Amino acid sequence: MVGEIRAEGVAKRFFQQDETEVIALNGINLTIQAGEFVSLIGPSGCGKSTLLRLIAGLNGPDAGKLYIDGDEIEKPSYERGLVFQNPLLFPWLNIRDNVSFGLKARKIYREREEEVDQFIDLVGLSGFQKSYPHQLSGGMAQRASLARALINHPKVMLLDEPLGALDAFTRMNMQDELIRIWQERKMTMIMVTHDVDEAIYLADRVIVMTPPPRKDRKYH
Ligand SMILES: Nc1ncnc2c1ncn2[C@@H]1O[C@H](COP(=O)(O)OP(=O)(O)OP(=O)(O)O)[C@@H](O)[C@H]1O
Repeated sequence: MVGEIRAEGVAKRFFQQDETEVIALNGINLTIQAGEFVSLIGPSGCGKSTLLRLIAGLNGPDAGKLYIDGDEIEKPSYERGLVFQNPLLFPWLNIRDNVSFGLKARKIYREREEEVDQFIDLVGLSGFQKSYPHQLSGGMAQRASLARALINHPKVMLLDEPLGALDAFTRMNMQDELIRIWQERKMTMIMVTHDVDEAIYLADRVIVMTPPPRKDRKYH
């Protein structure tokens, strides 16, 4: 199985507009096994999204290194699918075109065209291929963004509060969908959530992050 994530001494800081330094991550060491479902929880501002963005390759660390299957993460890749709290669908494209977008961008749509409907089916959106994002409920739109990431056969799915904006009933359904997809596709799942029950219900392992000390300006 592939999709092992390793962080070695990862640090990240930001500067606010008043030039105050914020240490978002301070020397994170972490291994997430291939195929593991891990939840990241912790107080607001402790660096959960920052860590996810570093694994995604959207930002680089200021110190330390991140690896996927032993290769250093240097930029975003389709092998690391990203889903945010608010589904980022193209409003001018229907669901089928949104889901197939990655394949077209990578010029592999022809070989993999039949998979588009399979993935739409996998997330329970059969029959909505021709619908536009504004015609879908929040839960359905989130399913569509899951399909859009999954169609790239990611080794790792990075989920940043993906169910945070959904009502309790839809959220419970989607939790079970996530487990089903994870079991079926056998990939690594790393999910940020504020909901401790959700973290425990979904994950093999819950990682609790604590904020780096604010007064400690020493940076390493
Ligand atoms: N682009 C940025 N510019 C400046 N500061 C940032 C930036 N991104 C994150 N930070 C700061 O880094 C710290 C960690 O932010 P991050 O979003 O990773 O936390 P989080 O644990 O995901 O929080 P939440 O649970 O509220 O989403 C926060 O203090 C935040 O203000």
